[in-house]
Amino acid sequence: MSTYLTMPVTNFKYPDPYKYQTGFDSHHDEAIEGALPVGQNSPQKAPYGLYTEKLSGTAFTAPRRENKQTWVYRILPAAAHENFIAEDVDSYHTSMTTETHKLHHIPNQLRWNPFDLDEKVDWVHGLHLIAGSGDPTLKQGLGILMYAAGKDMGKEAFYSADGDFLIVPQHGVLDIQTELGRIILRPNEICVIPRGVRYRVTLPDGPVRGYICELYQGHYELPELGPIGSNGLANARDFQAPVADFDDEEESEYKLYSKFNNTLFAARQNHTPFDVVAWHGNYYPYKYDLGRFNTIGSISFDHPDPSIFTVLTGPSDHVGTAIADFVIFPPRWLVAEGTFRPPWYHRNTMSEFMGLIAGDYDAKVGGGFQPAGASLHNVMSAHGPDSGAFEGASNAELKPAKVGDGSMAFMFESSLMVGVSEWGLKQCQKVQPEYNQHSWTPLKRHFVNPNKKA
Ligand SMILES: O=C(O)Cc1cc(O)ccc1O
Ligand SMILES: [Fe+2]
Repeated sequence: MSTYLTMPVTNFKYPDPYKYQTGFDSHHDEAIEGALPVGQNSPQKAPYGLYTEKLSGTAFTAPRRENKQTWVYRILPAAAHENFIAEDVDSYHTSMTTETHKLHHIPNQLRWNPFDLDEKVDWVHGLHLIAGSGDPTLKQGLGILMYAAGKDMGKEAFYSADGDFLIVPQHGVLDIQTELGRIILRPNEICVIPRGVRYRVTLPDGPVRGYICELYQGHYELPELGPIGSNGLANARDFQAPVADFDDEEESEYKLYSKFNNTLFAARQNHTPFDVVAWHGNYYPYKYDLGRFNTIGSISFDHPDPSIFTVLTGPSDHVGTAIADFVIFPPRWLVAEGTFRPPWYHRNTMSEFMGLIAGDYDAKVGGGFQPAGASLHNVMSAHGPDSGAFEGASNAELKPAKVGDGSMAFMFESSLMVGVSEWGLKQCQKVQPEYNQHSWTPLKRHFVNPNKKA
């Protein structure tokens, strides 16, 4: 049985008024007194005249270890809505409709200036696909989106049929009313909203901006800990799931949005989607305070692989090779001796999309990687510390040093080659044309050839 978690680690300015239950991949029971059927899921008549409905997040026959479902007991079934109609793309002025075959696959290192806030739109209309790989219709791959919004959603709800949204806020507070309860989400917290879960986003503290990694296949899991042992990195007990919360409204006009194969559809319904009085299961939205991450690092020498910073992983069918790893670079002590402490120069079979929530990233001192910006080092695209970071770290006195105080960089790392959308490459107008020249062209030769006569 889970307990309420009261004390956040990060010192958030905006308070969280909601209650949560804790645990990762737990089986939660959530209801007002007497609303959950006892000893069975589907009684002839559910308590209090509720409808019984099942939300399946995996195939019925998925192995027990992977199986995800939630039973909900609600005032009216989710099916009670009018037909969906595709939204006019012009009025829906995001590029979420960019099809995957229109993605640009380019080997250049890419970096984006900070993305703008956009006060004119709400959550649904403030989503922009920036990069991705695969195809939601085949349930393969991932999509990386930026969001920027300044308006509350009205009497509206949204769900994605395409995948699980991992939301990484960079600016502003999201108040997320989901079918399964309410979540407050602030920068330095992350939230996962599984495929199909309906929700409505309001903005209690002004405009918002952030990043999303949508997993078209499978679900996010905690990484294996291997020799680290039974605790460390993100601990299961620090994940927070909502408690049941419902609106009891007689008649209510709602608009329901569906992101379906990266196209936006809308349908009307004459009742609130937020009418779940009780639920039980292990398929639910959850959030996590990145300040609770128990960071592991080298206490002897050499720079370890950043996989030690994995918060969540979206696995492929091949063990240890992710469709999307969510990796963070939290404030931490560096104590390694005789070591070039920042990341090594690198070419990777995985693609690396990075973002910055706040502060600085130790591999880039030239000022070009800024909060609300991003970078992409695609499959085998060479990258590493910029020239300033190299010079600094090669000559630094190696006393214990705290890096990243007040900062939080992160990476969506994928085994797939990631394509960049039209919006990401052109429309957003944030690509830095001289990223490479600024970062690595200034690197100097230091080679002293021992065989060369003076
Ligand atoms: O490219 C990056 O900055 C991400 C990264 C960080 C690190 O510590 C080691 C390898 C790596 O790719
Ligand atoms: Fe890298």
